[in-house]
Amino acid sequence: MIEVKNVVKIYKRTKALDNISFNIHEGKITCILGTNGVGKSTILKAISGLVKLDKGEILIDGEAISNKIYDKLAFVPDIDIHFPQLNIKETFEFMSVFYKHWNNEKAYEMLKNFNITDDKKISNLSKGNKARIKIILGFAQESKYILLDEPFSGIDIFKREEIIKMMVRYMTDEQSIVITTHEIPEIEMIVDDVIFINNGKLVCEFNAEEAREKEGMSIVDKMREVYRDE
Ligand SMILES: Nc1ncnc2c1ncn2[C@@H]1O[C@H](COP(=O)(O)OP(=O)(O)OP(=O)(O)O)[C@@H](O)[C@H]1O
Repeated sequence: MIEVKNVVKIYKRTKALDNISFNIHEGKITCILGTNGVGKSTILKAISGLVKLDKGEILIDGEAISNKIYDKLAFVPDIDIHFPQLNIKETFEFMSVFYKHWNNEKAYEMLKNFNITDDKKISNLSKGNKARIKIILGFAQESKYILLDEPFSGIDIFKREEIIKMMVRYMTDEQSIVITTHEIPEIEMIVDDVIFINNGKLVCEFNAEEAREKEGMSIVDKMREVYRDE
């Protein structure tokens, strides 16, 4: 489990996270949602240990973030992946040196499923193919927690659906996926837990299936209801 406890993050004058607390459960797909600039990326960076907290703590399976637990986390940021001059084969080779649990077989299997060859240079890939490669880089690290920041940003509906299918296919029971996205209808059917944030604060958390069955509400319906009052 990931425990986010009373976390505050201030960038110069902006309070990006304002005393926020929630838990991410094992074996679940958790979606962190909110409008632009409410702190979604900052939360993922905080969980990955990439930003220093001003207050509060984050525990990964009961332990504070340290070099020891980095292997448990794979963070896929919303920016272009590194080393644009490398081709895919070289990128995978780099990853295998850098990440101790890197699964090259899985990386190539996913690449084959995406119908991409490993000789393509990263800088020459289309947005959709870059997004596909980023998903492979996240999943082939074999981390327990996979954090995906806006993985569908700027890509077409077909590639979004394909990536979602691939995520479900390659996620194991022991893994958890935490995802931020604005493409809610596409992920509606795969998400377990939903966390809404606004101005760095938690405004609502719920189970997507329960909301559907008990309240007859989709995630988008809930979002409209919650944010209308904010
Ligand atoms: N490095 C930074 N320096 C200063 N302010 C920052 C920095 N990173 C983020 N912020 C500010 O912190 C707030 C939260 O940003 P964050 O990127 O976490 O939001 P977000 O919900 O992911 O937004 P979006 O959906 O637009 O990607 C915003 O007001 C943003 O401008």
